[in-house]
Amino acid sequence: MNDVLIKPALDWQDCSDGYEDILYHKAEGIARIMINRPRVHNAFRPLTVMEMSKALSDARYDSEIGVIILTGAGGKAFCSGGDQKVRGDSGYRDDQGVHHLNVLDLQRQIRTCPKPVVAMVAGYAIGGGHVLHMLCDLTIAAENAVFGQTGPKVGSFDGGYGASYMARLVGQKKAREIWFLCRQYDAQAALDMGLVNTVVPLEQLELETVQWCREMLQNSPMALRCLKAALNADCDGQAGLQELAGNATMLFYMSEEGQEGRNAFVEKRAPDFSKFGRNP
Ligand SMILES: CC(C)(COP(=O)(O)OP(=O)(O)OC[C@H]1O[C@@H](n2cnc3c(N)ncnc32)[C@H](O)[C@@H]1OP(=O)(O)O)[C@@H](O)C(=O)NCCC(=O)NCCSC(=O)c1cc(O)c2ccccc2c1O
Repeated sequence: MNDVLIKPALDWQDCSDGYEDILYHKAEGIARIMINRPRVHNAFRPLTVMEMSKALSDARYDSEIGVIILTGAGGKAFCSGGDQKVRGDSGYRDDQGVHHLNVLDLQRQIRTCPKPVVAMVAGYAIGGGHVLHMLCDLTIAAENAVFGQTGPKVGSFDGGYGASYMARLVGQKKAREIWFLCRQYDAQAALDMGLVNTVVPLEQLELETVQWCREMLQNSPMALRCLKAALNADCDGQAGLQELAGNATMLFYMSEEGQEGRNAFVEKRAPDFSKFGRNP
């Protein structure tokens, strides 16, 4: 099964220059960020996370890009979480010996990115890699995908989104089972419990993912942006409200009524809001 090749869906433009741990591609309004450490099942070290963050920021600010895919190289793993071989006594060691848990910042970045982020999962999505796919807006899984947490086995836990958002997705009982027992779940089980959106044969994985991306690209970017913020706000407390309200402010800035306030200040006159109705 794992010798099956994932068929490429697009003629990707290579934007990987300057990156060591990831491959970064763009095509037809879609950016694809791929962890490229297949020897360790795409475990992330601090550099990997920094590079993913840089590429995600690039994709966010690229006005040609409407949807972002996160994935792992090789077809055998999406991501196996933090690289245990560089785990120090207070986090994951970078080349300077500084310890990080910087994947938490990346989780927030995925969450607050105003464009849909899609996890394309082949093989293992385990530990911190499992949390990353959960934080993506959608997950397209291959039939060989395997999901699970390992924290309590390896002396770790993610009590942030990793616990609370998982419970939102699969319910409290199932989330406790996943964390307390550290079992592995196949793609069908993940689909049944609402962890993923669809399951497809491995060779079809990118074709299917790109099809979902294309469908989203047909829809209003502003509507998708506001819906993502609204769905986040339901779970993210004041940070979620800030994100949602930021979109309301942006829309207001784009209106004639909002611009009248700015223009009046710049032109040193009293604002005239009289022509703007008070909608019921
Ligand atoms: C994923 C597996 C179940 C696959 O098992 P399999 O038997 O198929 O493959 P191998 O075990 O032989 O793996 C092949 C090769 O890859 C290396 N490898 C795999 N995963 C990792 C990893 N995470 N780190 C380093 N290396 C890895 C493995 O050693 C083999 O290489 P050799 O040279 O040794 O042959 C299985 O591999 C597995 O269980 N992997 C570990 C999964 C895991 O425990 N991940 C870490 C969980 S904790 C975490 O991710 C985490 C990170 C954070 O940054 C956090 C921050 C804040 C809060 C919480 C965090 C957190 O929990």
